[in-house]
Amino acid sequence: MSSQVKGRPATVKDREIAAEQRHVDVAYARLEEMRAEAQAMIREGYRQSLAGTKASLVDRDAMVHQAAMRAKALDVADDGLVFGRLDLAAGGEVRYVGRIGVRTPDHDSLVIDWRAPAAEDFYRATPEDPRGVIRRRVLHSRGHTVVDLEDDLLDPSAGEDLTVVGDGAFLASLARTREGAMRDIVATIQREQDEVIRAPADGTVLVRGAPGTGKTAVALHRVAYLLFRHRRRFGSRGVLVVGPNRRFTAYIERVLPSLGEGSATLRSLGDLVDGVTGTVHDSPELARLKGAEAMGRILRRAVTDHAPGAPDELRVVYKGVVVRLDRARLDKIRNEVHRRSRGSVNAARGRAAEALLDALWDAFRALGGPEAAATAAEGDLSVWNALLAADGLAAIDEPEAPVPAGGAASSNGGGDTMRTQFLARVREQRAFTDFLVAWWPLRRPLEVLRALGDPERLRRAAGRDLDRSEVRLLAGAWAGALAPEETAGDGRGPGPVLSYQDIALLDELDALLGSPPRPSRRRPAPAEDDPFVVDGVNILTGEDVADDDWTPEMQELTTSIERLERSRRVDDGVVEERPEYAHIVVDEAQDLSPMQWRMLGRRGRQASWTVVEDPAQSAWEDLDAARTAMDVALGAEDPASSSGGRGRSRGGRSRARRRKPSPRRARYEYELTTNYRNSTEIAAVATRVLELALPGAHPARAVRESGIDPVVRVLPRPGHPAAARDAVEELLERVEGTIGLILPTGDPAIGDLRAAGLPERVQILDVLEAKGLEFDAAVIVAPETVATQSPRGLRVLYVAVSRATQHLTVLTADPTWYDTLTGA
Ligand SMILES: Nc1ncnc2c1ncn2[C@@H]1O[C@H](COP(=O)(O)OP(=O)(O)OP(=O)(O)O)[C@@H](O)[C@H]1O
Repeated sequence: MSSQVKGRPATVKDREIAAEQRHVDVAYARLEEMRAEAQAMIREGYRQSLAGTKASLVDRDAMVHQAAMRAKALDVADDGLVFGRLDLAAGGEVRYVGRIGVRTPDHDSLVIDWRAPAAEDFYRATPEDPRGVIRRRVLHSRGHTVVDLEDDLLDPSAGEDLTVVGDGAFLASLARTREGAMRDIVATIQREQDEVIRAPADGTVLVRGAPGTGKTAVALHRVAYLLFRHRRRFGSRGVLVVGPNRRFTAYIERVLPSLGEGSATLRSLGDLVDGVTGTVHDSPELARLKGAEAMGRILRRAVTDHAPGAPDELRVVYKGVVVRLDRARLDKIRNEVHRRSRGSVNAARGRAAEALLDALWDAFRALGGPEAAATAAEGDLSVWNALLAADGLAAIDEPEAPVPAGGAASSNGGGDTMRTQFLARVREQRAFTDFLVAWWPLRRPLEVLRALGDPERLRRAAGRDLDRSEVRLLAGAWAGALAPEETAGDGRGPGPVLSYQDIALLDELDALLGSPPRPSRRRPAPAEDDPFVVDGVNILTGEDVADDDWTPEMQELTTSIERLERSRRVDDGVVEERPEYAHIVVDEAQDLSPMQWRMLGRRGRQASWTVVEDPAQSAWEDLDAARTAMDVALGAEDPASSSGGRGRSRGGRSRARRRKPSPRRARYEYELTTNYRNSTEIAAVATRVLELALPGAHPARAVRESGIDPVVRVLPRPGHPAAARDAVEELLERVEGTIGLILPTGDPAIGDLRAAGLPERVQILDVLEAKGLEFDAAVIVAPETVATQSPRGLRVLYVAVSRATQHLTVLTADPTWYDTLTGA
């Protein structure tokens, strides 16, 4: 190395950097070789396929897949391959830590993967507990070039020979400009964070922490860790990461790929159900109603209620005898079928048909049917048929059906035979099959929810679970938002407006309704003699048994969403099951309603979980009910008894239930305590709001002083769009990165400001959309409105004021808020 760096004498640090650069160069050279090897393997896989045997194709697929994955991981590691070095006391051992493991051809380690056990000390060693580490060094690189170093001397007594350099680059890195998307923190994970990332893979890991403590970052790094350490288990059944909304999932979507993990599924709460998307927030009152556990009971009643448009009477004619079932009898039959059927509502249609037939036979007999039939058979059938035709019923007095084998020799002197004939005839009648289709329609979730827009129907389903005003509010919301889509010329319409809470309800309905009885994979030939085939559809199974180009006369499914559902379920002949995952990460879990927990629970019946939350940021009113639903979703047999590992007991256990929880149900709880996002100046404002929102709550410790004081501006009157714009313009001059302009929910200025042509790095948000996001600068408009617009308004405001890393401007028309926020 030259003793000069760009014309100045080389410093100790320069020399250290140059030494590290030599090791990094060796690692990169080896990385190049490994890439070449992976590419060669891909080529070899394709070459083998030319051999053409079946076995070689399978081998090729496996080989190409492996090699392609490897090549991808190697590409990801290209940027910042090596970021750490440990100097250990034992034998002067040196370990380099990086994005992936790199070994020489002789298997000597050049770089240890950050997720490997041997890298743990890099994150865990502290001066109090050095774990055999003398010096920890963080390497900062740009591309392949090391540009800076930062050392921690953890064991000064053993480190006399080691050079120590550094100037707080970690803290400086926290002040970096935000470019809009979250980045990985792999080089600077802190000890308390590492404990969460490497927590046991079974059971539930519950992480709490104030805004900015790295909960989201940690949860994502944990996914990368789990996929690395338990690839077979989590890779095959998959990992689901759930965040509050699409803006948030877009914000975090680059972190896992940057860690070389593209296989996890990332979804917002509005995107968990195939074919529908929730995009709007309900008012707090509506969200409370839709999200409450009681909604599970209400929906169950709704799917078992008399279907909309279902006929009130069933009439069939057999041998001139008119047999009727009235509404009261029909309701009884329906309730009985629901009571007895374990499976889903749609699948029970077959049982409903049999119950109707039994009831018709009973009614026929009660009418003295068998004798009357005998008389009628001798009468003038043409008169009967004229009457039937006038009633819209088909003439049915056709020649007798052949008696099934053994039927004639029945022990009750022909009663069974008569019954068999009766059932066979009635089953065939159009009047019966049409009735069945209308009375027990195969229903779709959206259609059921839409029907609850009828207050009378909702009232019936609600029982005592909702009062009158609640019924009015809910029915009004669904009647307005879920009105049948206006279909444009192409048959597509704008679709219903669904809220985040609606999605959980649709999933609940999907579980209740279930698929129609599973159709066979191969379509049977059109079954003309099948009495349950009407217009090319088997009305019991919903299976299309006609030609491909057949179109139904009566279409139950009217929206594109429902058509999509139908195609998923029926037309393909394959019933796609709801996906289940091996691990589920729930971010911002404090905001999940009981119904949303039920939705997640259905996706993780065998899963282990990482749940990340800050109760102080919760907009949800009834946290206890949400906790209970969470415990059920996480698979706790008895919510009160699940604890484990270093987890705390959750109290209230009865003696009989005190038993060792299974590993799947063990719970490990962690608290993160350092705020890496906010400057100390901004954190002070957030703490003042926290004191109002949740007196006595502990704020996290902010670590970075910026010297930039937050600005609180009192406006002469509530009109604010111009003032908001001015504040943003000022900040555009001062910061290079992202700016969040955060307004009260439903503020009419949101639309105007979005149309105002502000640069892309300015995001204009409703306060509920700001959850989990981060900006270099934030402008909060009308805290007085945010604080009062919902029962948990102060907590929502706490979320808003804790978004910025550098600059915070608050605009208020209420001078008392100036005092509150500035502590004046
Ligand atoms: N160890 C770390 N090194 C560097 N940056 C970090 C570290 N931990 C967290 N950060 C950064 O701090 C910021 C806040 O992290 P994150 O969004 O994960 O916090 P959070 O606890 O989820 O916040 P919120 O509760 O507001 O959603 C992010 O920019 C993240 O990259």
